[in-house]
Order: sequence, then structure tokens, then C-alpha cells
Amino acid sequence: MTETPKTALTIAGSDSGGGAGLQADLRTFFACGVHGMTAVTAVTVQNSIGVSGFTEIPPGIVAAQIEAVASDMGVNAAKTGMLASAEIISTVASTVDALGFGRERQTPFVVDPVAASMHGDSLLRDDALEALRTELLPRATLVTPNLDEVRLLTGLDVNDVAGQRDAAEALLALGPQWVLVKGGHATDSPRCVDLLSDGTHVLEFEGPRYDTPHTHGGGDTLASAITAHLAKGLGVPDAVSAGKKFIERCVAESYPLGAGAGPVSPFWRLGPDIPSPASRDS
Ligand SMILES: Nc1ncnc2c1ncn2[C@@H]1O[C@H](COP(=O)(O)OP(=O)(O)O)[C@@H](O)[C@H]1O
Ligand SMILES: Cc1ncc(COP(=O)(O)O)c(N)n1
Repeated sequence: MTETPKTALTIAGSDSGGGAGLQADLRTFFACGVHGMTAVTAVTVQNSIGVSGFTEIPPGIVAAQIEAVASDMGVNAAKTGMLASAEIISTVASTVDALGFGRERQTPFVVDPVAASMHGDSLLRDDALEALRTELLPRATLVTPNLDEVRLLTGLDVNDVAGQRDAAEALLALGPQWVLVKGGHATDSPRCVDLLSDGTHVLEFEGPRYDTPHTHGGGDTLASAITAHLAKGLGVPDAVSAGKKFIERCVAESYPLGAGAGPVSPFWRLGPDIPSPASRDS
């Protein structure tokens, strides 16, 4: 018999294309060696070109999924992705609160404040932003916005690392324990810098910027890798460091798929035994 692995829960939407959303989260959890569990919030109709629609899961069913796995299997760390509506956000906030997830609580809780897909299609109803800001961010161990989400949450227009520092301060004022301001969209930075702060410690995680359009699922993959490492017991700075190394390689190994943006890829973690592109086509 093998030892039971640590467990990680994603509370997120489904991407029919398999590159982002809970599909990206599950494959990242697997690649990082933790058992992945899901509370599905919404089902999107999505491919490499965009999101053409979505339907929400009733909030009571979202809460029931979280409670079912937490009460039986246990959750070592959790994250959120697409939450779709104010009602789902309020339900998730009260459910995770009752279970002891969140800032300075037993179970680390990562909030990836997903508002839109990389194609610009909305994944959050208009009235939900305020709920995200006031009900979920104050409960987060770590919040991981990209620069579009920074603009939505704080009104700040950020293009470089100095701006990322200001954004981290503005976001910390909303109540999370740690903030990771991701720099993938920082057009004025030649390198990809993600800035982490808890108000006392400010850490920059810097890496190469690869010239590729295939970054679908990048934010989900980073937040999931961080969550997996938190589940294994690492502190936030070490988990972010491990997550950044993981996503860097996944962007380097991303692949084209469909006519639009292909996904970042954790296949490299499987070693040399995966099918080559040639055998995939045949
Ligand atoms: N072209 C790139 N080359 C290397 N790393 C990247 C690239 N684009 C994004 N990243 C990294 O991927 C992660 C996700 O970043 P970002 O694009 O800012 O967020 P999102 O995917 O949520 O829009 C970050 O760690 C960022 O540094
Ligand atoms: C269900 C779901 N969740 C999250 C994303 C964001 O990912 P990306 O920014 O790469 O489009 C997405 N497109 N779909």
C-alpha cells in the first residue's frame, strides 16, 4: 500500500478546451504530486479562440461539493478560479470560513481573482467584482491577480515592477495576507517578474519572457502549483518560488492547439515517455 498524498481542492470553472480552469488545475496538482479535488462553479463553452457561453452551478451545489470532500477526504490547501457570480462568491466565502480555510487559519486558501479569459471574454458577472473585493479577498492567504485584474480591483494601471509594488500595497489594503502581482502582461518589462508582498516582505520572482502566444491557462497553472506546494507544507514565499519555476517551464513547453492560443504544458514532468507531436498527429 502507498502513502496517501496531500490533497488540494480547486473551486473553479470547467474549460471545455482543457487548457485552463479546473482542467489546468487538476493536471497541475497531478504534476506536482498532490491529489486534486474539484468544486465546479460553472461550465464554460470554450476553445482556443474564446468563450462563447457559460452556465453557473447552483451555489448550494458548489458549497456541497466543498463540504463533501472536506468532511471525508480532508483538504490540505484550496484555491479558487472562475467564480462567475456574486451569489457563488458569497457562498464560497461563508463555506470556506466555516471549514477553517484562509488567512491565518489552518488551511491555506489561494484566491486567483479570475475576471475574464485571455481572449477578453468575461467570466464574472458585473455585480460580482464587489463581492470578490469585499467578501473573498479579506479571507485569502494569497491573492494572485494579473495586471488586468489589478486594474479592475484597484483602478491602478500597471506596466512595470514599480507599479506592481504600488498595486501590491493597494491590494493588501483589501485584506489578504499575501499578494502576488503577476507580471506576464507588464509590457514595459523585458523579463517576467511576479511580485510577492505581505506588507513587510517584498520579494521579486524573475524569469525569462518567452516569445509565445500559447499561454492559455498560465495563471491557473501558477496558482495551482503554488496551492500544491502549500498543501505539501511549504510557506507562502517558498511555495511561490516553486510555482514560478514550474510555470516558467510550462510556458517554455507550451504547444499550439486549435486556431488561437494553445495551453501551457506540464507534460515535461512526465519525462521522455510522452507521445511525440508526430505520433499525436497520426
Ligand atoms: N511569455 C511568458 N514567458 C514566461 N513566463 C510568462 C509569460 N507570460 C506569463 N508568464 C508567467 O506566467 C504566470 C501567469 O502570468 P500572467 O500572464 O501575468 O497571468 P494570467 O495568466 O493570469 O493572465 C506568471 O508567473 C508569469 O510571470
Ligand atoms: C474556466 C476558465 N477559468 C479560467 C480561465 C482563465 O484562463 P486564461 O486567462 O488563460 O484564459 C478560463 N479561460 N476559463
